[in-house]
Amino acid sequence: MAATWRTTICQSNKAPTKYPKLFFATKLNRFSSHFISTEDAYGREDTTPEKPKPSVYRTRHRGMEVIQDPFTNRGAAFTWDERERLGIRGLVPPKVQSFDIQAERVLSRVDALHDPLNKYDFLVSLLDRNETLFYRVLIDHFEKIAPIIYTPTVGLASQKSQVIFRRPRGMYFSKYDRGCMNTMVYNWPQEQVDVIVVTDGSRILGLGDLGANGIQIPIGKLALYVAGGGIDPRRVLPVVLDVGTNNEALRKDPWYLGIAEPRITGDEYFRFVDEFMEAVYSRWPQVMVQFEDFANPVAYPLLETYRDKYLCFNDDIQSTGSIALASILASLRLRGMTNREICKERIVCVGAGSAGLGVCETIIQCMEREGLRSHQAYRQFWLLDDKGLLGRGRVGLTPTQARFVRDDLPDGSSLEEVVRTVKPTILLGLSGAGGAFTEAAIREMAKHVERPVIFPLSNPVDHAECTASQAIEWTGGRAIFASGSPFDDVEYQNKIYPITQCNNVYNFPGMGLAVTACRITHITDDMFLAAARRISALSADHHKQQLFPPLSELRNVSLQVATAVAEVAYEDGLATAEPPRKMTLHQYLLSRMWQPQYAPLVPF
Ligand SMILES: NC(=O)c1ccc[n+]([C@@H]2O[C@H](COP(=O)([O-])OP(=O)(O)OC[C@H]3O[C@@H](n4cnc5c(N)ncnc54)[C@H](O)[C@@H]3O)[C@@H](O)[C@H]2O)c1
Ligand SMILES: O=C(O)C[C@H](O)C(=O)O
Ligand SMILES: [Mg+2]
Repeated sequence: MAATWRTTICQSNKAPTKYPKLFFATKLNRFSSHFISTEDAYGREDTTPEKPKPSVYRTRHRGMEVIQDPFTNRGAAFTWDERERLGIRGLVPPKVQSFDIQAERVLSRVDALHDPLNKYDFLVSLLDRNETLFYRVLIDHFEKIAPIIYTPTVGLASQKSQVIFRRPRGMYFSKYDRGCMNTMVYNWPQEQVDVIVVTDGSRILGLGDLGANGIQIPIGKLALYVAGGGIDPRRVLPVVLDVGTNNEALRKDPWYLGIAEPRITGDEYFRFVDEFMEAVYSRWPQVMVQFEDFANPVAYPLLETYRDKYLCFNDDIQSTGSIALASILASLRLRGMTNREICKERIVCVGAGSAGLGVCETIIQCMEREGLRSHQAYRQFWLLDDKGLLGRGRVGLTPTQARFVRDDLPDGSSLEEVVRTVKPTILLGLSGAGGAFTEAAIREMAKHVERPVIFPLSNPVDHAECTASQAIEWTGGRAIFASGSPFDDVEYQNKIYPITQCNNVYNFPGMGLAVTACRITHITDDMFLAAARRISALSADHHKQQLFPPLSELRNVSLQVATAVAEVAYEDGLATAEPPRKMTLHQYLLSRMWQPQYAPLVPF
């Protein structure tokens, strides 16, 4: 009887069929636990994604250690064999729960919580306990879970980081660590790191300087690298550079966990970042670093300093440029126009910081490839900052901003004045200033164009330049709309308007997949352009009224982005690992995507 019971339980633990493309190709390393497959690190065997070979996860842990490690823990889902093999019999409840039931239970807990911050707290503590289950739920319920662990709730979590802190995740490099970073990096327990997302907390979403609390952003971004791009969760590292904060309220808060001093600046700051970059690349020469939410005065200089020296990019400048361009190209299709007609667009951009400039420069690169001369392309743009239009006579502009200065309208002209004169076809918002797209400006825009393209891209929700329903209503339902943060679909005059989210999350996970799988050595603007074109083409068949597929399809979008990026890399000689002979590039990238599955645990 006991034997039958046990057999039944074991059978109920057979591998779920939902993730048939399981493939783990991690090289052996000296860590206590790792996946083993019969392929080498690049899968150069007769393995196709459709016919996965069973993999196991080998661990040196025994007993309680297995339960305490979020990579080996399965809660109540350990099979009987695993309980025997790893000495955990009796340490977990007697019922062997299925992965499906576990996921269902997590989801019901999320639904039962009403406060977004409590949902965030619950999910991050799940991540701390059981990474596989966390990612399973995130991937299967992307549209529900992503807004909790990513934008917009991650903004709230960053503001309240000192309140919800439970246990550290990632690494902190503070101004008091100067001189020690090259040894500190060895405190990180994983021998291999593929992706680092680093912030200095100086411009978190549209929320300003949040100092060391900014660590939540790299944590959220990396969760999406794993869920969207299939990056191995053991190979990601969130980092905050704590150079102080100019946020006085935080400095006075006794619970604040960062350095409660003003930020270091100038040469001192750049030397600090330099030491960090040298330290991470000395330990992980192949790691990709994503700069995230650095304030404008340092974002461009850091990118210019490191883009040719290290494998890195700035998410707010480059990925945002790519996804905004993708949105514009997709909007051309919705308006029955060709990609070439991007050259005719008249673009007003509210916000002339890292993201605004990154977006406009990316669109200019596309216009140039479509035939415009550089100076002609710049003439298609009108940029505004907190002082109004960037016009002749303005002082204190950065070199990139200076290229956009206009002389057809006075410096400091308001949005309404600019819209009235320019009659823009596209209105972009990257200002972090909630409500900056006034009703007057949008109604004026709608007078002159049939399908006004309105993209309030600032995050989180309260910082969007207008809401989805405002844009739809003020244009009489004619707007082509996309927002940085998620908005619900809008009902207007008995019609449902599906809302597209234009967020760099559509871009960076795929970039990470291409870089790690193909061992790309250098990230170029052409890769971001190729990604934009690929994303813009995705929607044509299935999502006619949306600019591109919803976030629930992020894994597929990321695969497409990775393919486009890798194609450019191979063409330009910037990729050093090739797919095995029997696989297409697409199959290879798919095979390299980590899947949330409980591979059988086997002791070393
Ligand atoms: N959707 C996305 O994927 C995405 C990506 C990156 C950034 N963003 C958002 O873009 C916003 C800006 O980011 P950033 O890195 O460029 O910040 P930034 O600080 O570098 O630049 C902000 C710019 O907005 C201007 N500004 C501020 N208030 C304004 C106002 N009332 N009217 C007009 N201009 C104003 C500033 O002068 C500056 O030029 C943030 O809210 C961020 O969340 C969205
Ligand atoms: O984090 C996001 O949601 C997008 C972007 O990187 C931002 O800074 O707003
Ligand atoms: Mg950002």
